[in-house]
Amino acid sequence: MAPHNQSNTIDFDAAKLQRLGYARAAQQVLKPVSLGQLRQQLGMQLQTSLEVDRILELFFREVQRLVPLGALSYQLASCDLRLDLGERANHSAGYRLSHEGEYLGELVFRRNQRFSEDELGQLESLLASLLFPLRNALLYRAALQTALRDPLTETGNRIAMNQALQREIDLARRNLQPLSVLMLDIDHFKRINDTHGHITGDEVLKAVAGALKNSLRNIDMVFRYGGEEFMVLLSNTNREAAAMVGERLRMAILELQYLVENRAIDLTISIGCATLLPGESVDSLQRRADNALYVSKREGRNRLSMAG
Ligand SMILES: Nc1nc2c(ncn2[C@@H]2O[C@H](COP(=O)(O)OP(=O)(O)OP(=O)(O)O)[C@@H](O)[C@H]2O)c(=O)[nH]1
Repeated sequence: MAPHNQSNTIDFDAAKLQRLGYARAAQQVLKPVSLGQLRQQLGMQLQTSLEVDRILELFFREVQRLVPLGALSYQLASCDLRLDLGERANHSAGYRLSHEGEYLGELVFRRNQRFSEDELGQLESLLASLLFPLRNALLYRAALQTALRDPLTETGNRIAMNQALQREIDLARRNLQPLSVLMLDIDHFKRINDTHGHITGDEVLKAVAGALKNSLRNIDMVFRYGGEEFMVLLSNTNREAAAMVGERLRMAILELQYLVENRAIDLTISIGCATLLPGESVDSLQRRADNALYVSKREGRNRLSMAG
């Protein structure tokens, strides 16, 4: 059966449904008690969380008390957000959500039976309850990201690093998995600043961070914890694998062709690698990686050293 797809725009600015042709149907089928009650309940329930995932899960679950659904998907590409709940199905009704000109994402309901006009009206009415909770959650997410990200290199900042380290150590212990960290420092970075200026220095930092991210798995985390110092957190990675990753990163920076006035700048990094020991604290793990980094610097730079 060919999928039946409907795509619509819900503009919450008007505080009412904009989906022409269905707005009236929505009013006609309004079952004041059940739809009204559900809207009221949703209004309260959706305010109980500031997590986009949680809000959409609640919405998906509660909406089905009135309209059976197979799946709900939500996407906001600009925030790298994508959530798929339920199973894929043949029929879909999609909505582009916006408020005061602000795009809030694309939401698609799916199931194997066609949606009736009445049901679409009900869904649209219920979508209105999602507006403010979703918008607040997106704002909260953006605020959190700002607080935890280094704006220059788009990597995690020191606060994010400390939180992630503690979380990953706890997880590694619980799941009996290895965990390794790499401390990286750009060699002779002061020279780059002094020779080419601070702005070029900033661009080099961005290029190095980009090259590091491109050489890692999605789940590996990169943090900028100092001026030209980065930390890479490698979950479920033992000492040997971490050494291989470190070497790969070192080579990636060595091969990075960063041009200033058509001439490539020599770029290298020194690395210290440490793997979590049983019962070890965050501070101790960091200290051992830092000491290993110091060894790399002392022994001539552009190298990787393993913590003892
Ligand atoms: N452009 C730029 N420079 C920065 C930033 N943060 C720190 N720096 C510079 O990074 C340089 C770090 O210099 P040093 O600590 O002496 O280290 P280095 O020159 O890299 O030498 P080694 O680490 O020993 O190889 C200093 O000149 C800082 O001013 C930044 O955000 N942007």
